[in-house]
Amino acid sequence: MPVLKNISTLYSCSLMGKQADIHPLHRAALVWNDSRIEWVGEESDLPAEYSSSNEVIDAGGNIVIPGLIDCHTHLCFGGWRADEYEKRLSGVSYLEIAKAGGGILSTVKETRHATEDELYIKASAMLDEMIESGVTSVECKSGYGLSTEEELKQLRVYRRLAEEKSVSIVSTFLGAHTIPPEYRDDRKAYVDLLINEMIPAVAGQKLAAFCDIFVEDSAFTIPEARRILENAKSAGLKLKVHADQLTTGGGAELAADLGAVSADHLERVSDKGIRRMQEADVVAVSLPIASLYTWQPYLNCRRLADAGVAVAVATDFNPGSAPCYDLPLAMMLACNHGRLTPAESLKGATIYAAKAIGLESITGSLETGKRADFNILAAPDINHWIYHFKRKPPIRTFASGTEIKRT
Ligand SMILES: N=CN[C@@H](CCC(=O)O)C(=O)O
Ligand SMILES: [Zn+2]
Repeated sequence: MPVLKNISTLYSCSLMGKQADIHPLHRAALVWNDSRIEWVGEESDLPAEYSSSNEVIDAGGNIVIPGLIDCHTHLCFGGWRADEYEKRLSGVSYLEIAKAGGGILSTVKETRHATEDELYIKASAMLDEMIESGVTSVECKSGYGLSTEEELKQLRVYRRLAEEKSVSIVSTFLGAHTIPPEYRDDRKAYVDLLINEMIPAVAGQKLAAFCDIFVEDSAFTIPEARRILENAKSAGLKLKVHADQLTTGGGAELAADLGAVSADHLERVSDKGIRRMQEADVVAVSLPIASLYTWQPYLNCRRLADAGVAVAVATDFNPGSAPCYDLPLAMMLACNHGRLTPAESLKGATIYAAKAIGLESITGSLETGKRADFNILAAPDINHWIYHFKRKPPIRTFASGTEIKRT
């Protein structure tokens, strides 16, 4: 049985306690059997049966954290949108570009043109780069197909990634990302298509665990979202909402009403929305890289954490508002702009991120019975790791007990 020794501090990050409680264990050891954690504690307490193991790994006096979890990405898409980046830099807003038929719709065009194999090759290469920064689980949304067959095509790419990669993939159906051009003059017909054809197909083929929706001026209204999400829930999908990103639209309240697992973005969430999320135990997913690229206000994570809402941190990787999959960068921005502490940000990218994608009983913390997903980091402590921000991939990364990366 492998035994990891000589860990200066292991942050176990259990779900217990507040956002700031990451449960550090000093001079720790970690034992795992196959893919599961068998024992974790102070090295001086290591039971004799493990200390005689002939598979001892030396952590070199470094720190150990759970595998990072990117709980909000739009990983599979055709093309890029660097031209829009330039337009936004010259003063045209994200919403103006979207209303003029660019934005999400320009990626829809490119994604429809791409073959499933082309999409797979591109997404697979980007996923490999995400793994470089210590990520061991990734949530992946569709939403650039916007027809039954094109949405299924994206979700099949994720199924193939789940089968072929060493990290976990959780898929989310986001057919309700925006109204496709062919339904511009008949929104109701697209909502009907989502309900009568797309959701049953996705749920029937078990291609997604979650259904998400973009509630926004340029996308779906609250009544449309309620209808779509209620149907998705009846079909057995768990729920997520892109809420209150560009305008205060009641998305957080809707997420709470419907028992959604998470509400994401929330830059313009109301006090009532925060209260309702706390009461309904909805995870808030903070996406500061989207604010960095769109010059929208950052989510004040502090406000939510102080109100007792679990705040997860993710990249929102997509070709428009967040063309960057650097989760440690998102963690640093959640501190510098969202006012989380480094410990809180770590909890946001581990166990709370796991909770945001329904994996909290499987991964996200280093506890007996959990999957052995972890990183060895060269830093004196987690505070220093986030504060001294630089490209610093983990020394070693393990997913399900197997080493997947070593620098
Ligand atoms: N807000 C909606 N969806 C994405 C943006 C997608 C895109 O611009 O292509 C987001 O989470 O930011
Ligand atoms: Zn998103």
